[in-house]
Amino acid sequence: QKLTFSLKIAISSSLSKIHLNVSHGRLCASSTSFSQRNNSSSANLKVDHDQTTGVAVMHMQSPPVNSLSLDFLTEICITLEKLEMDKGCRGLIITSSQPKVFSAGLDILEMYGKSPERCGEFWKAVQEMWLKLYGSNMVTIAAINGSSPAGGCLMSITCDYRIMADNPRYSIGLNETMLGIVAPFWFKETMVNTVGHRNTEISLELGLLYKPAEALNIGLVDQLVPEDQVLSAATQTMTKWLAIPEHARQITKSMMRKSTIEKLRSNREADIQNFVNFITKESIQKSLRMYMEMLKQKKA
Ligand SMILES: CC/C=C\C/C=C\CCCC/C=C/C(=O)SCCNC(=O)CCNC(=O)[C@H](O)C(C)(C)COP(=O)(O)OP(=O)(O)OC[C@H]1O[C@@H](n2cnc3c(N)ncnc32)[C@H](O)[C@@H]1OP(=O)(O)O
Repeated sequence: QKLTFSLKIAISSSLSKIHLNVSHGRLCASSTSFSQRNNSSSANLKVDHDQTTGVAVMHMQSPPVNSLSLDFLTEICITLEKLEMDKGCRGLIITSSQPKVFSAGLDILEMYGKSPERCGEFWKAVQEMWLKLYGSNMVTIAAINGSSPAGGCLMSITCDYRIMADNPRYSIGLNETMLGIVAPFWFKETMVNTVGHRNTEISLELGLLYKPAEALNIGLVDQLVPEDQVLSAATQTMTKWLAIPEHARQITKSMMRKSTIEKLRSNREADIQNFVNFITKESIQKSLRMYMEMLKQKKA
């Protein structure tokens, strides 16, 4: 049965509108814009799309810490799909509107005390976000204006380039082992592809979170700038990347990432089963509970 629905997105200019049509599971965007800037918002995301430069800035605004819940992941995936389909969008900058935090990573509450079915649905959304970002044809830049542990770090390293605020209060890394959980193979491979095998081995086994200067030193981020310049530096870098012949850049990106992406694509169901079996174990649930208590105590 043909599935067709239309979603109208309010845009700042009353003259502009975008229609998203989902037909046979594919999402297509058609734009009748008379303005050069499209601003769209959903519950926890604000997207500023400058049609002149072809660059969209996606601001995560899911209080308090942009943790990636099923709902938030779904919102992110819909937005990424829409931007990917929009020929007028060639570059994406991801940043945070929350103070001091880029993203706290996966929402721990989605992994604690939930049914296996719900855990499976959640993990599928995590996979989907990674597949969309790591396989994007757009130039993607993470403007990391706060801490970025675990899933927040994953999101950053799916991007083509990372610019972080030079603030020693912030940290970034795949710290899963500190929660008593294990980063799956595609988190690990994204990290290896970014900082190499040895750095990843040390980093994952010890669950390390790096201060900005340390992250720069191992190549986990590409550039540090003063906090108030993160977005402008990302915009400048984007201009350079967009000046490269597009087709050649896209093919090169695909060549570098294809084998990692294929490995997950062809094992999605098994990976979901692994996750569900692992996360619903009593011992793992206990580790997550203790970690959440530790987070609360840190506050008190
Ligand atoms: C064999 C293997 C097979 C299969 C795979 C199996 C395994 C699973 C792999 C799973 C991969 C997991 C990836 C993840 O991303 S796990 C999440 C890891 N995240 C963290 O460790 C970050 C924890 N948070 C913090 O460190 C701090 O909150 C942060 C981000 C530095 C901000 O600090 P601060 O500004 O001081 O804010 P608070 O700490 O006071 O936090 C405010 C509020 O938010 C709650 N919170 C924080 N982080 C999370 C989170 N990730 N999920 C849910 N909730 C979070 C925190 O508890 C506070 O809540 P409160 O109610 O007290 O206000």
